[in-house]
Amino acid sequence: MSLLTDIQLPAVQLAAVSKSYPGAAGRVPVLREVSLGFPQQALTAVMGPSGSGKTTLLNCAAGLDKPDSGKVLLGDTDLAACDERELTAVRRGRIGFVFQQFNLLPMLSAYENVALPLRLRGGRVKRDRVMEALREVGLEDKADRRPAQLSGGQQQRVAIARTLVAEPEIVFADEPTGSLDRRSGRQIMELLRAVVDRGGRTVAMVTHDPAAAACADRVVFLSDGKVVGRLDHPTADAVARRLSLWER
Ligand SMILES: Nc1ncnc2c1ncn2[C@@H]1O[C@H](COP(=O)(O)OP(=O)(O)OP(=O)(O)O)[C@@H](O)[C@H]1O
Repeated sequence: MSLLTDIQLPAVQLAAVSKSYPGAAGRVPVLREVSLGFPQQALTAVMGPSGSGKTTLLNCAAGLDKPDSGKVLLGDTDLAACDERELTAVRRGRIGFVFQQFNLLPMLSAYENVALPLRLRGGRVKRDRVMEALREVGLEDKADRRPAQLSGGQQQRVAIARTLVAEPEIVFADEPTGSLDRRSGRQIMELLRAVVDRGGRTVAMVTHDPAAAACADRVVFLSDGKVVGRLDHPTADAVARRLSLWER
């Protein structure tokens, strides 16, 4: 496990981030002045009850959604202040995103799916680089398969390779094990752990699963749009105990 200290620089830092959505009786606050850092070369899990704002938090941190106020610093770039063109460049070059439903293009092979971010950036796609990303997730022998010819766990591995190929500063994952059986889910968590420990990368993920959260270096608990707790070097039991406090 990577070493967490309070002085470790964050890959992404949120400062007083607020976000609301329109509701029947005016705007409904979803994030309330959230301040939080995702430390470099660490795996951070975000947990909390359904509707507490976890996905909204991840989307704001990844530049997929815009806060109403506050800052989202990726290095010294404030994503909250970027226009759409700048955000597109940041999302293509500096941030990776892994979704619960994998979001692979069904007509493309695993190789072509992984090559896509490099193609979108323009320039020549280096075959070695794509194969290296597939090797990192243990799928170099499945490069020619389409998503439908792969298991759910293998599809999620391809999705992770697709983020790694672009060498992002941080990988965000929203419920990466949420559509998988227990065994495949465990393998995906082992892979995300290796992405941090062997690859020296940074991962931030949302999960409902205490076993998945126990693979993280740090768990941040969200309730009603606010950070209400933090657990470093968590165990599944300690996470489940904390969650039960807020779900009573
Ligand atoms: N685009 C949107 N428009 C209106 N309301 C939204 C929108 N996105 C999210 N919300 C609302 O914001 C609140 C927080 O949603 P969010 O998806 O961030 O929660 P969550 O903690 O990830 O929930 P879950 O665990 O169920 O996925 C919910 O009440 C949701 O209905």
